[in-house]
Amino acid sequence: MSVLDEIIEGVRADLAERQREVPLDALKEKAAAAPAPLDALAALRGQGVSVIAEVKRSSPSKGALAAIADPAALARDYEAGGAKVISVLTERRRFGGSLDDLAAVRANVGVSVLRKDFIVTSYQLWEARAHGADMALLIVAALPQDALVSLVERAESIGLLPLVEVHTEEEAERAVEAGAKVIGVNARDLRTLQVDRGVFARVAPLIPKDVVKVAESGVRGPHDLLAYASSGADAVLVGESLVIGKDPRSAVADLVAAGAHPALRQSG
Ligand SMILES: O=P(O)(O)OC[C@@H](O)[C@@H](O)c1c[nH]c2ccccc12
Repeated sequence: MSVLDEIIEGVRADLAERQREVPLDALKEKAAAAPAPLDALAALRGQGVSVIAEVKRSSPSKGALAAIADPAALARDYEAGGAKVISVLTERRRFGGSLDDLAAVRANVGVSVLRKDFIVTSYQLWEARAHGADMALLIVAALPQDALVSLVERAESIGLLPLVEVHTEEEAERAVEAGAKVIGVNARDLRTLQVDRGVFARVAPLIPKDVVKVAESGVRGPHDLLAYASSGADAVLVGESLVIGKDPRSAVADLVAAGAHPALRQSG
């Protein structure tokens, strides 16, 4: 069994428990009362390379990364540094996240918020919206094509912008086929946890020009952002290097500054 399969098994068990506690109708009512979704697509399409900064306590590859006692305070630092979207890991078993983290971040920032989890049913999309998310991650490797297509449609109908994650050329074709407006290319293979920063440059050419391209994982600093930018990234998604650093606000600000004029910086 791959790491991805193992994670999804745990996600399904936790999900079954939540579904017993909160019926779908109650969740839909909560979603209706949530603040209206922000236009994350416009934010990501803004000038330069956008930074998506992630609230991430642990990872299956590294274990504990940072305690993060106050995820809302970290998210405020990210926003102050210029992040366009805050990603909040809500998976509990391997990443140490929760829907409470998502709600706390939503209540404390004015930028778009992404629910980062292993979404396999529309119930999780309603949960995302009910806790104030504007975006939700859909991982192609975790979903058969018919499920991917229906979750993309359902997310949009709920007011969530899906970030559709791929790791291979074939998955990129499936994401495009499913109508994704934002596609993330994860440098990390979720089946082996290996990071290969070269994946973005290989996969990005298969993604149409009008689709927002996000380079995910492995960004250690401005140098990696610029490398991704030169391969066509419109945004980068950064977790580990921000949560382990001393000053997340200035780390984000450094990335944002590097992404502000990528063309200039590449030639200079
Ligand atoms: O911590 P990093 O290497 O900066 O990576 C962030 C993000 O890309 C990573 O957390 C991630 C990308 N896709 C995922 C899917 C599920 C869980 C986590 C992820």
